[in-house]
Amino acid sequence: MSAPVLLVEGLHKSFGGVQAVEDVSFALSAGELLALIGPNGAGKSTCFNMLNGQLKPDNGIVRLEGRDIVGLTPRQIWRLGVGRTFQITATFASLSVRENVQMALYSHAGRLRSLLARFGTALRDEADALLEQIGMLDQAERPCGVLAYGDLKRVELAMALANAPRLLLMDEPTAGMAPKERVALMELTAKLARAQKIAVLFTEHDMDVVFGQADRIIVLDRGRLIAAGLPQEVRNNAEVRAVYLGGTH
Ligand SMILES: Nc1ncnc2c1ncn2[C@@H]1O[C@H](COP(=O)(O)OP(=O)(O)OP(=O)(O)O)[C@@H](O)[C@H]1O
Repeated sequence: MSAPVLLVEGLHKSFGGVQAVEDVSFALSAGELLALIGPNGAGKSTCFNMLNGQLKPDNGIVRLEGRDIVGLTPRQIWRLGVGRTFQITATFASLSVRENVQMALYSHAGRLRSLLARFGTALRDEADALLEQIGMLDQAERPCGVLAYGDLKRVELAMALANAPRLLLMDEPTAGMAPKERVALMELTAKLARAQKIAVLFTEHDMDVVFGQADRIIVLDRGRLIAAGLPQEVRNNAEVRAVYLGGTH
């Protein structure tokens, strides 16, 4: 079996007296979609922020393709191939769909400084290739500010893919979307991630999205990992049902 893209072992983080994350361990392989779920305050965001360098763990190991990334800055971690999408979309409203993706490609290539001189044609073909993948090529010229929310989220996905990530961290990627759009966005993410062998870790409150799209699920409650497994195993787990799923799934 190939080495995991992401390996997390014994992760701990406390804030004052609050143990936000306690002894969390898991691994994630290339092309795999792993959902991190749990009730409000379970520690999901804290976990994410320790993986992307925004927070330093009190204890524990985080390895990206074998390399220890604890203590690196968010930018250094991004440079190593960890892409992110946000709960709030992070596109430039006044730029077109294509220009937003060109911007992300520029940033990845380290050429942002020469951007003003060359914007317009450079990396246009690469941007269009990404737009084609997300089904937005026909809207390439439109300003992002006029797009429907679901389309904006797809552009944001293309911008994350521009960094050629090995690992994509998606913190509530479908927040604010209509139920049908949510499933469509994660189906698209799953298709692209599997084809490009990108490991995806996502948090999500919509259980239709989680159980429909995740290959595996891990469940946090009050900072502790209480379950990990295939969707069916997690669905049938008595503790998970008691603290999170209730009678609905
Ligand atoms: N910067 C902070 N300072 C103090 N306490 C914090 C901080 N960040 C998180 N916490 C606490 O840590 C615990 C875990 O919070 P976290 O935001 O990681 O949960 P979550 O699972 O992401 O919740 P939600 O689903 O509501 O986003 C909570 O008790 C929270 O109040």
